[in-house]
Amino acid sequence: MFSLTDPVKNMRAATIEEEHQALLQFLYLAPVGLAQLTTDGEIVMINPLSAQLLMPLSRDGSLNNLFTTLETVAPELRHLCASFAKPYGMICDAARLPVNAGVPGKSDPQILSLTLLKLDATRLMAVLSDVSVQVKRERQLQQHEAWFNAILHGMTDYALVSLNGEGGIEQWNESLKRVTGLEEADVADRSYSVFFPDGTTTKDNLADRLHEADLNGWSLQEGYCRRADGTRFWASTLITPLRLGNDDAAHAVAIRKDMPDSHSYCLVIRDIHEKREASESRRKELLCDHLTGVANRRAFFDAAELELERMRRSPRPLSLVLFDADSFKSINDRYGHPVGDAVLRHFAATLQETFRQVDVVARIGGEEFAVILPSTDLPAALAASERLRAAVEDACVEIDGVRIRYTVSGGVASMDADVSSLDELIKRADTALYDAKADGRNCIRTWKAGHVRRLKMVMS
Ligand SMILES: Nc1nc2c(ncn2[C@@H]2O[C@H](COP(=O)(O)OP(=O)(O)OP(=O)(O)O)[C@@H](O)[C@H]2O)c(=O)[nH]1
Repeated sequence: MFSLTDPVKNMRAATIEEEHQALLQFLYLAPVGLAQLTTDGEIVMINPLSAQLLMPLSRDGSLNNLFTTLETVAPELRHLCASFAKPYGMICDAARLPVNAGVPGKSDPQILSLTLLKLDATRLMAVLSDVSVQVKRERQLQQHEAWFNAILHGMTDYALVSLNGEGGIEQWNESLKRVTGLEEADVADRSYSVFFPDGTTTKDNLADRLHEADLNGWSLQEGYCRRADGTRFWASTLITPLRLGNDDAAHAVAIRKDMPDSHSYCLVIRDIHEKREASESRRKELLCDHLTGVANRRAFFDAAELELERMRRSPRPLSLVLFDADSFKSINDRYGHPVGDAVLRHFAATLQETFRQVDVVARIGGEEFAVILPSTDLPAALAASERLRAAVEDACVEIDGVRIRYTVSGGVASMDADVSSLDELIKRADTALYDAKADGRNCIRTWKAGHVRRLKMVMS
């Protein structure tokens, strides 16, 4: 009521009126359902969202009393309020009320959340919201967790490891110890390289597998894995990216726009030495040279193309060395073909001993071998090739009581911006090998611009 005589009173009354209007507007627009009640549940004031949420529960289409409206889903509510002795406070906090059970395959159950506050001796405030989506998500998470736990602990032959985006080990199941013998202290916060014997992986090579898992959905390899005691076993290792489901991804993006992408992987290690024995002969037949046991031409070209592809995707050095036994014809002529074969086997074994396991040693011609050296630049490839040459020179091969010494020559080339294909890289290494032969044999030469020479059997 405005007073004609007291302007201060008038101003205060206007302010109160404005605040009242603002409060009503807030109640009207609030993104949660709000209702003011008497302690008997009579609804004194209700905002539109509350009315919308409660209407499906009303039997006669009216919303006069909250306790009556919620009788079917929360029959204890009236008693709960009546027995709340404190002068004010929270009567119930986010109680979940099942509005309807949904239709399997058609609609989800609808769940309301109700918080009831006692404001004073005569007034209650109800806060209502629809939490159906949140409840659904929670249930999905629980199901996923149960499913994951069943896999994690039920599969005793499979070591399961979760990796972060850089290949760091984050979690593992109990089977890891059974399969590898490795304990927490051996793996926690380490790179997943700990699962492989020394020399069988490089930093690039480990990153490649993660990239390939992203590109193809998985990366599967068979090869040696390492046990805690240093012994090795033949295993299959499967890496798959762990992706959030579409709904979850959208949700995660919506709430965590500021966070970097939390990329992770699952690594599954399985001891398959028995399977390996069964498939070994077939694998050898397809990919190994029958005389020396190293990779054959087909395996060489496959491996070289793969390395080139990896290098193009994520640039890093790559070298190739071609080796050729010197004057091998004279060994054959002097000691006979079988002795020549034994020398070739010795040559192959020395190559495998000298180079790393990530390097691919292949026999690509009669007495000619190739080695692919991933993540290796020209000086490092030259140094390794020189070690090989010296090892052969120093060795004395004894075959059927005959002691034979022999030497080898090598040509080294590395990928650079001017080399666009595997053929060109091979041509360069072959030119360098020719230089080594021309320089008197038993030496290693690197490719130099301007040298052009033979295109022997490697290209055929
Ligand atoms: N024992 C044996 N000899 C082989 C095999 N494949 C190729 N050869 C021989 O290797 C010899 C290669 O001779 P050349 O190409 O003339 O070369 P080289 O005598 O090694 O002379 P440089 O390469 O110039 O040092 C030939 O006598 C082939 O018969 C094989 O599988 N076993």
